Amino acid sequence: MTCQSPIVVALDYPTIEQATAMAKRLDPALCRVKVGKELFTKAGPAILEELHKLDFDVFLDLKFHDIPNTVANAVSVAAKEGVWMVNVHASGGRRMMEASANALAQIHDHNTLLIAVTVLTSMDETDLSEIGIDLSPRDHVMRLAKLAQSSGMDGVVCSAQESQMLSETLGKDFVLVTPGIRPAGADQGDQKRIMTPSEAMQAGSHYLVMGRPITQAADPIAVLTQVNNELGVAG
Ligand SMILES: O=c1ccn([C@@H]2O[C@H](COP(=O)(O)O)[C@@H](O)[C@H]2O)c(=O)[nH]1
Repeated sequence: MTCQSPIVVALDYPTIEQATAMAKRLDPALCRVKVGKELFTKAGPAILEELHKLDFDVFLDLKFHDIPNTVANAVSVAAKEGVWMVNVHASGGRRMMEASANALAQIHDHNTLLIAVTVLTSMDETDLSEIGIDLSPRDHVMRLAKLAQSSGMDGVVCSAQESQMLSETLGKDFVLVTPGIRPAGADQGDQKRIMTPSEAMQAGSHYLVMGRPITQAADPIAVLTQVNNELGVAG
């Protein structure tokens, strides 16, 4: 079954039981799911198996950033676990990304998307300046996204605020995965570069990552359904 929705629900939980309980309240026809550092650190690959058993496409969001050999091997292991999407940090550089893409290419019949993180959606210009990057988030995202594309990545993680610019410059097939999605009126939390689901899709995002607005809602499936309806996605 191919999920028609662009929504990827971030299962940011401290235990496999909590994450699985939330997944069971969702529906693989209505969303994909994301496993990040908190959950994977506790649960390990067992959570991938649980979510695959429930028929979900899984984005393994571990944002690998290390020497080329280490990252390439980690990406290869992730693909062999059957994840739908895996990511690395674009700031790890060309050789790291190329080694990862080459490692994936050697796996027969894999269909894992390899994505590079540009500038975290929790960061603004001040945060960049403090780590020695004197560029606006937009300019730094553009620079890293061009590097990611020419290094063989399928797409990038960015803010939806940069989606239109990236789609126009890098083409509509370059996959744009955008966290920092907030329905109108939702709590921004620690996110700095946000957009609503409809704005994000209009800007050219392919996938919308949503965590707390769904998982902390009293009725997560109702919020998910409402967003899908707004986007015109059939359930
Ligand atoms: O730039 C990035 C990269 C990854 N994330 C992850 O997405 C979710 C967002 O959760 P919310 O609760 O909707 O804020 C979370 O798992 C992050 O680790 C990101 O936010 N920004």
